[in-house]
Amino acid sequence: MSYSSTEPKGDSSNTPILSWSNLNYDVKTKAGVRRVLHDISGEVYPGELVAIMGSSGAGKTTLLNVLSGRVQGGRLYGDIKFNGDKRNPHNFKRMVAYVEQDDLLFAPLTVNETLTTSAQLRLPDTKYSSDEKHERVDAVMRQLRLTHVRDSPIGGYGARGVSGGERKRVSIGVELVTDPSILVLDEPSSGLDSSSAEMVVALTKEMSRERNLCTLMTIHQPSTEMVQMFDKLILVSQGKLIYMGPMKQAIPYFESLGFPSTNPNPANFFIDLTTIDFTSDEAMRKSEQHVQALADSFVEFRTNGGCLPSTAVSTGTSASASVIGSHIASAAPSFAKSNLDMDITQNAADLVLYDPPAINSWFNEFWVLLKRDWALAVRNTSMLYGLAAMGITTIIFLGFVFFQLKHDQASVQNRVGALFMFALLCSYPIIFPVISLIISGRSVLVRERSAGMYRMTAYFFAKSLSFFPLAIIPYTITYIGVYFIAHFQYDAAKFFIGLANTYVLLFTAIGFAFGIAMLVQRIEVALIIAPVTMSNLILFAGNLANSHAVTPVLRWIKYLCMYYYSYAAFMQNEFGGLEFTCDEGSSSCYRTGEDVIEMYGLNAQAIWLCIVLNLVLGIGNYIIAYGLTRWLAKPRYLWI
Ligand SMILES: Nc1ncnc2c1ncn2[C@@H]1O[C@H](COP(=O)(O)OP(=O)(O)OP(=O)(O)O)[C@@H](O)[C@H]1O
Repeated sequence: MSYSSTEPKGDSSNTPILSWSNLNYDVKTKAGVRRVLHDISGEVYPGELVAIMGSSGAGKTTLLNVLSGRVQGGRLYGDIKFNGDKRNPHNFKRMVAYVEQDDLLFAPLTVNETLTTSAQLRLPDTKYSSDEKHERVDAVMRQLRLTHVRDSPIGGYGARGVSGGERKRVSIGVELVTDPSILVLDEPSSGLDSSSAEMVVALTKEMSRERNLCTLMTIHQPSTEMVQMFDKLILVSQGKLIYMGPMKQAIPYFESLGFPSTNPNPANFFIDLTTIDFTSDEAMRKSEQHVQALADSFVEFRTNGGCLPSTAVSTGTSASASVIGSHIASAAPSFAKSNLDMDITQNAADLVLYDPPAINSWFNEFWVLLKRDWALAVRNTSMLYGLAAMGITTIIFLGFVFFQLKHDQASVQNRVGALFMFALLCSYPIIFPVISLIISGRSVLVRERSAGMYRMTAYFFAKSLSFFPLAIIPYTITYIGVYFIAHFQYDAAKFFIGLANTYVLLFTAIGFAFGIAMLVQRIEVALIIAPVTMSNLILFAGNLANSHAVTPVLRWIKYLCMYYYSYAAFMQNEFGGLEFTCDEGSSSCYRTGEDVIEMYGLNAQAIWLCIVLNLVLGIGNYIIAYGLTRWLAKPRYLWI
């Protein structure tokens, strides 16, 4: 396979696409405030492929995140310009494509579906017809050599799918279906074998050239071949800038400082030169001094307009020094002394809640997301089998344990038990899969929100709606099976009221699941919180504890309990109008269904009111879940 390797179309005499000066970034740690970036300045141009290198903990990812507007806490100072002007969050975010280290994609979707969804959401309908969007996806697939796997699922998390390198290229493609000016990749080679990693770098270089796109990436231990692909190197250590300039000139620069390369792989040489030695206090002190000296040398070097600092030159020749100097000085014209002396406190970052203007109509976003969510739900075959198993076992056990209920006193207890169990089974088997589906898609939601791909209301309505067919189909079948096998009252009105009550309970339960998933965010914690909350709510349903007899301090909880309303409605519906036989000489006997309802304290609200109040409770659950989604899954970035 061959890749193009032309020179960048951009020219260093043009305005840099991105320039930054005096970036300082502080974070709070237990030991106090820690500075993780120190006075970093630099710039990049269209068409350039830039590597950010350094040892582990050097500050590569932090620098990348600061440049792309993605740090979420701490204090950030300095100045960043996009196309020579102050960045505006709205247009900058749309022009920067950020590919995260982890491939945050949906495993069941195919490569084509993943890219098409991105194109449909991110390309404006006013400018692109549906066919043009598909053509664009095809072009991206061709450029990223993905055409042969277009119909393969993404896979991952134990599911079979495309290879790691292909998955990484899909992550890049998701961002490139639009026309960004800057492509940012965090460790794109991590977890890939060397040839896949090389292909990713080669293809990003090719795209940078073709689209005049500036690509910045952090990279760990690239091979010698990969190092040679980069146009520019930004080398950091301990949050300080050690070198920024043409990759080809990095080795001569260090040689002229007195550090000849002893390693055949330049990347290893750069890392060895700048790694902090933690083996002893003395070794650490010395290596920190060494890194500080290198950082000082580079500051002096660029302040002098690219002349090597007198103190640092030990083995370099003046000829090589002047050559390097001219390259770096021309690549960094804004490294002026006045910039370095700027009062950094003048330019501190604001925390910006980023809500970009919408690209397409609400309905378009909703429809694309609904189709995707529906595909995700129906391809989750283990969940579908689980719900089918729930239906079959419920029909068998509830139907036949309470088989053909009669009108004796024993049938009272059986009806009470059957209805209570059915109310519980309408929630447990649907709440847990919904929680797991929402939490597993949360990282994709945050990624897509960071890119401003859609409105939150469109996401929320589509996601919520996608669960209903999954719940309604198996529960309708289960309800019919149990109803006729157990022989609840054969009355059309009662049958449909019970079915409506079931649907409302499912609606409320799904809203509850959505809220828990967004509040807790971690599956293992949600699987503790949800059953504990549900079990405690069940105490107020009116079956285990008499509804009138609950201690007054806690009695109000029943009004927030979906089980209370649905159970009261089921009980009134089934027992209303029934008459029971009493055994001869029995002292306690229910003669009518109304006696049973009164005994359980479930007659406070009429059936219709129970169903309406449960619906209102469900709407409340969705409103809370929506608020939590907006608030807790919202990326807030420090912005300068
Ligand atoms: N929010 C934060 N709170 C505390 N420390 C932080 C924070 N952000 C970054 N750091 C620290 O800053 C240093 C640089 O982190 P960063 O993730 O940028 O390093 P890196 O070069 O990308 O490392 P690696 O290659 O191991 O991912 C690390 O020591 C890290 O612990």
